[in-house]
Amino acid sequence: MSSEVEYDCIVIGAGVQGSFTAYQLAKRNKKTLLLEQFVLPHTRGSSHGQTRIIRKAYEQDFYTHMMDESYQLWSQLEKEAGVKLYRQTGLLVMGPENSESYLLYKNTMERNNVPMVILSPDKFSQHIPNVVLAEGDGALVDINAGVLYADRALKTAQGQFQKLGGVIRDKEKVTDITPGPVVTVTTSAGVYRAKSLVITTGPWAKKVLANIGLQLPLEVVKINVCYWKEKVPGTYDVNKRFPCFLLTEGVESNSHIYGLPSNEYPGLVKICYHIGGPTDPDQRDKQTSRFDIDILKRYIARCFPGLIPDPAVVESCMYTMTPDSHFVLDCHPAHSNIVFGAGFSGHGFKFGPIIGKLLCELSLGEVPSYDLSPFRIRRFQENTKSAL
Ligand SMILES: Cc1cc2nc3c(=O)[nH]c(=O)nc-3n(C[C@H](O)[C@H](O)[C@H](O)COP(=O)(O)OP(=O)(O)OC[C@H]3O[C@@H](n4cnc5c(N)ncnc54)[C@H](O)[C@@H]3O)c2cc1C
Ligand SMILES: O=C(O)[C@@H]1CCCC=N1
Repeated sequence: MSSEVEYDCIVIGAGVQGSFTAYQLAKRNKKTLLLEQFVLPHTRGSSHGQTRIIRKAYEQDFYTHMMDESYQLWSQLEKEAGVKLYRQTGLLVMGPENSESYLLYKNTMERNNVPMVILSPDKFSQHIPNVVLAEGDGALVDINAGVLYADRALKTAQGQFQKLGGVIRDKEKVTDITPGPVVTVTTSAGVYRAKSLVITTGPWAKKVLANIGLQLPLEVVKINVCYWKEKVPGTYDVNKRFPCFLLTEGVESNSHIYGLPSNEYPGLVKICYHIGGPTDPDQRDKQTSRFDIDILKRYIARCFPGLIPDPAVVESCMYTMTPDSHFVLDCHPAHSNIVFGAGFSGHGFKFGPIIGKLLCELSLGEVPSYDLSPFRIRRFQENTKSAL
């Protein structure tokens, strides 16, 4: 089946980044088609699940700056759609007080006037009685951080896109892309044409981009999404104002761990390890490594006395990592009307609205609202083999 319609833009991949890009394009009155390989909603990529952390606490200024506008766009979407997508909980940042990583968080927040509280060990045990602060660790709270309702956010962005006249076609896997002034996209069910193309295929980005001559150093890992049972229900509950938390980089057994208060599954707290085992996105369930769960068990036994240190629920999700953990946002070097957002390295959800705006700007040939140099593919050039 061949389609007669020529779109202004086709977006491939209806995860958080593709859905927000499509929504931004439709807001700009661009005739837009959003293609998704699976029936929506699905749980096979990176954007599913009930919750994600939103925060301004970062090691780098550029993320903290982008989050200013991202918070505004989240709030705008809540108002437009009449739904609640964000709940303020605060984010507790813990790490060795004099370590490079902890100080980077603290200094970035201070420099950018991010509202925060520093907790001395005494204050810590007073305010967060059910967590043990490791010896020598500092603790601070990013006050406006919180939880985003992820599944609801995705549904809302897609719904608003459709209300603006956007077209979503799910269960249509893109099998071929022919670049040109008008790009031709072939799927399992049809052929479509557009003036520009945005590729936001998450864990499948490496494969899809290879088809248009780009070899990017992206690695897909499977994350075990673990939920831990409270010994006394309510101890770490969102309604009791328990915050999200993250451990900054440090020694293995006490870093790369993050968590969210008990919320989506009453009595269960989501605590995960930020490093996973490599996987092919089409073979995710064959990756059965549990090294992360052993690390988490030891940490929880040591620092969360109110939790049973054995996961009650384990779900699956995937990260697409870049070597420096920074995103990839760029145009194809030989075809400026093909743009892509990839490699969100396990921290891209909170930026959804701003990534959507940036990819929309790139696809329209506009100067992007932020300096994209940390995200351009030329940073990989020494290690990147391009067929171009
Ligand atoms: C366990 C976990 C916890 C996280 N926690 C946080 C957090 O607290 N805060 C935060 O900000 N971020 C967090 N993240 C990261 C965030 O969720 C991701 O960065 C984000 O979801 C990536 O979105 P995406 O749109 O790039 O990818 P995806 O959501 O995977 O979307 C890509 C889509 O493209 C589709 N697709 C692929 N190939 C094709 C094709 N050929 N044809 C058609 N469609 C195709 C896929 O099916 C998929 O739907 C977390 C991620 C995980 C896994
Ligand atoms: O992006 C986030 O905030 C979370 C927590 C830290 C590790 C990754 N995702």
